[in-house]
Amino acid sequence: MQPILEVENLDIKVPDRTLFRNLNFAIPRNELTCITGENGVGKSTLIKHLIQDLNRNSTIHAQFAIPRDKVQYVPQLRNIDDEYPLNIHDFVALGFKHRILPWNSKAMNQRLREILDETKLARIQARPLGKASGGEKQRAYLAQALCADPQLLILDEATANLDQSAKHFLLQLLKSIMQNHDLTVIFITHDPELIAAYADNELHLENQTATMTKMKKGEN
Ligand SMILES: Nc1ncnc2c1ncn2[C@@H]1O[C@H](COP(=O)(O)OP(=O)(O)OP(=O)(O)O)[C@@H](O)[C@H]1O
Repeated sequence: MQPILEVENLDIKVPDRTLFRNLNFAIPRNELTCITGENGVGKSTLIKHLIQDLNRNSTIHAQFAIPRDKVQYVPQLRNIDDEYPLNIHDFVALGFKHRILPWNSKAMNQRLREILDETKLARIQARPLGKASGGEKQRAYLAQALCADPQLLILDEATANLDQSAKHFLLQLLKSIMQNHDLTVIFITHDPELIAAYADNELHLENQTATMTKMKKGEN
């Protein structure tokens, strides 16, 4: 199967240094690839660079096998405070980008119900997002991204502030959603336990370059 993303001979510079030189890697379709590397190596910058290129349609060094609107990025931090006014249901529904009417269509409501079920949010959908736990918030961000029907989902440190059980719950959900849909996941993480348990591949960034390792079968 053709990779969902192929990167060839890519250099990335920030004002005072070169982060990557001659990067080459391919992200396999319908698999979960973890991007790892020390703090500051350039994990988030690499992803932002690839998405910017895709937005500008200037993907000389990065070939995506899917259109821009099939890529969703879930960022690391969001300032959702206690008083955030939307409930989980309404927050997730904001993910429907192409609505023509100001209200949700029947088909959208049906899809929304499925997504809330898949992300185990159905029971708590009326809860204000500001009052939700870290794990519930993270599932709401995931659910909102799923409304766009992505084929590539990029999660930046989605489990960074979660406890053990919430981390595993989120990754198990992701894996089961991947099995039921045509979905590829890139997951930036520092967590070796999650990589060993759930990753199909690890893309390790070090010394301005990237090394791809296929994880052993049977570890997932
Ligand atoms: N626009 C910019 N101007 C200057 N420096 C930048 C810019 N963007 C990124 N950097 C620097 O590039 C390096 C890589 O940052 P990045 O956030 O991509 O690292 P990371 O691997 O995701 O780190 P972490 O694991 O801590 O999140 C950092 O040293 C950062 O300060």
